[in-house]
Amino acid sequence: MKTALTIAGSDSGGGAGIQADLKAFSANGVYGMSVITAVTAQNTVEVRSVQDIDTDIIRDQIEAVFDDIQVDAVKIGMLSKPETIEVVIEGLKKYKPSFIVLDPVMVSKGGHHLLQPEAVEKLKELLPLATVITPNIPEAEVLTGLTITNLDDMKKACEKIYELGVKTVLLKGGHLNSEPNDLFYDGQTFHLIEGKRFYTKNTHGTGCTLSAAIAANLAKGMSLLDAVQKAKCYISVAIEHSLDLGHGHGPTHHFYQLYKKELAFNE
Ligand SMILES: Nc1ncnc2c1ncn2[C@@H]1O[C@H](COP(=O)(O)OP(=O)(O)O)[C@@H](O)[C@H]1O
Ligand SMILES: Cc1ncc(COP(=O)(O)O)c(N)n1
Repeated sequence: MKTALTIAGSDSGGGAGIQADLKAFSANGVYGMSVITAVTAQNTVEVRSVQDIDTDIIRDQIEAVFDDIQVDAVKIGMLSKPETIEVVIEGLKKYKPSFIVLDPVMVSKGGHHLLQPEAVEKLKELLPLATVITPNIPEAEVLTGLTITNLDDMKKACEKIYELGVKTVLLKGGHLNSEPNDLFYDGQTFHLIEGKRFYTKNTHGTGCTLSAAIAANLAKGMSLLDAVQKAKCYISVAIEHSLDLGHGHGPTHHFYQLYKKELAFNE
């Protein structure tokens, strides 16, 4: 069986972070593993508190997994602070996984900083190691200093993020008022990954889910563009059937039966 590793924060509410990633890995037919960078006390409404995991334990988790088990793809989410980013960079340089999907998580839907603002410069050092980076609109604005309100702006932002040394960019359009179309850029060609908006408040963990599904698809051997397109299909169905749990933004629905007609699980 193919495998995927998530390096991210834990969400006690189960909708985002490590929990969303492991659910998305399972639903997409790969064996999931985790390196926990931070523990958040979180639900659908708010992040109440965060404890960063000691960097020694993060290093140990990375080494324990890679020293023993084949890792076919890595997904990176919440990294919290510069020291955490540094230890993750060290681990990735040591073990050189074939595919790295970097979701540059910065702020929760409720407005809590999941990446210290002063860690953004350090995060940029991670970019050249990534196969693909998947910022949302606010994250792309932080990375580029641009204001993004339409497709033209998205193109400019993709180009600017590409110039930071990343191999490919998937800029997610979910935060714009238009249809949730994402833009994929490989330094030469733009591909519009079209979506249809579902009018629901239950969008907790959408970015985590999308990036984890991309990692799962890469682990299964899909080409990058195919992996992105199939993951977009997955997140769309997961949002369409999202769960009205809790009092805030409910989670996406990771349910194998919903996708099996649309996605290949044979690997
Ligand atoms: N209401 C929605 N209906 C359909 N797709 C959506 C909706 N909101 C976001 N998406 C899609 O979900 C994925 C995650 O995007 P986004 O919510 O922008 O990320 P993040 O969780 O990082 O803020 C993207 O493919 C985006 O286009
Ligand atoms: C631990 C953790 N990681 C990531 C997110 C971002 O969630 P979203 O995918 O909704 O932007 C989160 N809220 N909590």
